Amino acid sequence: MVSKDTIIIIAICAVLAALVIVAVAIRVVKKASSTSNPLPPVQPLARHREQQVAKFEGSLPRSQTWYGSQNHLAPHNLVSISTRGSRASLLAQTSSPADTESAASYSPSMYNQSLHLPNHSFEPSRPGSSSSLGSSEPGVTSPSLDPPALPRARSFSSSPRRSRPLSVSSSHSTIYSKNSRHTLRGTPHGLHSQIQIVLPAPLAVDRPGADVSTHRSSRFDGDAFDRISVVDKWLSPGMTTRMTPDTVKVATSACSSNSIHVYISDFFKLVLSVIIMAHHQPPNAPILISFPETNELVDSLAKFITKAQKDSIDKKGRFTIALSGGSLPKMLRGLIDNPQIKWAHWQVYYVDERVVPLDHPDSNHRACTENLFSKVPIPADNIHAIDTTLLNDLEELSDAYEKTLIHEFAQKDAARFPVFDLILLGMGPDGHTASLFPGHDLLNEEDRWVAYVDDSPKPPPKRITFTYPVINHAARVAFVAAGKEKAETLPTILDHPEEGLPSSRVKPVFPGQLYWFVDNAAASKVAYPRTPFQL
Ligand SMILES: O=C(O)[C@H](O)[C@@H](O)[C@H](O)[C@H](O)COP(=O)(O)O
Repeated sequence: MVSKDTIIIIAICAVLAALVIVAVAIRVVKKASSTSNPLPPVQPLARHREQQVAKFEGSLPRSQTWYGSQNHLAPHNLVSISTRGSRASLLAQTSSPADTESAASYSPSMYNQSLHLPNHSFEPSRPGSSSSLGSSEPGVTSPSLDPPALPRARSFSSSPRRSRPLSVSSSHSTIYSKNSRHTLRGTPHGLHSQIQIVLPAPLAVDRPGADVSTHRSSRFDGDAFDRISVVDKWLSPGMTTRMTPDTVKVATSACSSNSIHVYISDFFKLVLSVIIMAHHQPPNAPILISFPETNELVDSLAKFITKAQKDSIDKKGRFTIALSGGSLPKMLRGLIDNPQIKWAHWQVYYVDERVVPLDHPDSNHRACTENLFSKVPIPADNIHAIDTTLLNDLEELSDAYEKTLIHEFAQKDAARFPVFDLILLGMGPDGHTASLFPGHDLLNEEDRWVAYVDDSPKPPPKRITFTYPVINHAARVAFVAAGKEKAETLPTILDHPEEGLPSSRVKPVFPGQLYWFVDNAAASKVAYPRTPFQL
C-alpha cells in the first residue's frame, strides 16, 4: 500500500520534473532563436541573493571564498508550509499582498495544517482530531505549548560532552568551531535526518550576531558531524520565501546559459525543501486523561499498555518499553495476571536508574521487580538493568547502558534514534522527569542517549538517565502523576510550558504521542483540556 507521503512526493517530483523540462525547452528555443531578449525583472528572492553575495564577498579576504557552511535554523529563518484553504505553498515575504493571494499552489489538499520546521513547539492539534484514546472535545484544541525558554543552566556536574554512539549516527550534528559550539537542531525524523548538503559560505545564512570568522574556522567533527542539511539559507532573519509554481517557472524560464546552474540549484533546493517539509509535522499536543480515583488510573493505564504492546508485537514482533522509578512501578499492578500481555516479546529498559546495587532499596530495578516482574512470567534476559560492575565509573556505566540501547535498536530499526514503543515517566514536585532536573545542563544534551548526574537534588545523587533525544523519539510517552502533591506543579507543566521545566520539554517528535495519566487530585488546578479515556 503506497503511503500518502509517497504519493505526495511522487506528485511533487512529477510536477517539478515537468517544470525542469519546460525550463530547458525554453532555453533551447532561446538559443535557437538567438535573439537577445531582455531577462525578466530580477525576482525579489534572486535580488536578495545578489545583495547577499555582494555583501559576503566584500567581507572576505581575497584568499578565502569558501568555508564550511554553518547551518543554523533559527526560528525566524524557517521556511514553512501553510495552507490557504486547500492550497499549500511556501510562505514568503512577498512584494505585495496580491502576490500572496495570486500565488498558485501545487500541493493537494492533504496539507490541512501549518507545518513548521523544527522549532520544538506544540501546535494544537486540529479541533476534534482523533487520537488513539478517542478524540478531544470537538472545537476544543489544546493550548499551544510554545518552546520553553531554556533556564540558565546551574553548575551541576554531569556527563561531559562526547560524540554520539559511533555505530549509530544521530540526526543532530554538532559543528565545533574555535570559539564556540554550534549545534544543529532538528527533529531526528525531520529536516536533518535524511539529507546531507554542504553549501559554500555565500549560501549559508548569516546567523544573527554570527561571527563570520567563526564560520571560517569551523571544523566538522568527524564523529559528531554526520550530516548537515540546509533549507534555502538565503532567507534573511524574518524573511521567508514563497515559492510557487509561478515563481519557479519564472526562475527557470529566466535562465540564461551562464546562470542556469544557479537557478536550477535553487530549483532543486526548493524541490528538496518541499519534499522534506512535506514530511515534517509539528509534535502532537499532549492528551490529558484525568481519573477520579487512582485505581481507575491503574486499570486504564494497564489497558493502554496492553494495547500499545499488542500494536507493537503485531507490527514488529517485539515491544520495547522504558520505565521510570518513584511511584510508577506500583502503578503497573494492573498488568499482573493479564492474559493479553505477551511478556516474552517485551524488552524492558529503565528511563533512569540510581547508581546503586540492584538489590539496594533505592534501585528502580528492585522497585519494578518487587512490584511487577516478580509477579509475571517475563524472561529475566528481557529486563535490561545497569551493569553493576561499573558503579564506580559513571561515564563507563552510562556508555555501557547506551550500548545496550544501540544493540536493541541500531541493529533492528532504520531509525536514527532508538524509537521506544512506550516510555513511562513520572513527574517530580519540581517538574523534573527521569533524572533531568530543572536548570541542569543535561536538559540541553542533544548527542548522548544516556547521560549521568552525580549531584541529583533528589537522592540518591548518582544516576544515569535517558536524554531528551531518546525520550522525544518514542512512539508513545506517558506520564503517570497522581496525588495532590503534584497539584502545584502540573499546571506549570501543561498550562505554562514556556517556563521550561523538564517535564514540559517532553515533546515526542511527530508522529509520537504524549499522554498524561493523572488523577483529579493532581490535575485539580490544571486548565489544559481533558480527553476521555478511550482505546
Ligand atoms: O528514579 C526516579 O526518581 C524517577 O525516575 C523519577 O524521575 C520519578 O519518576 C519522579 O521523581 C517522580 O517520582 P514520584 O512519582 O514518586 O513522585
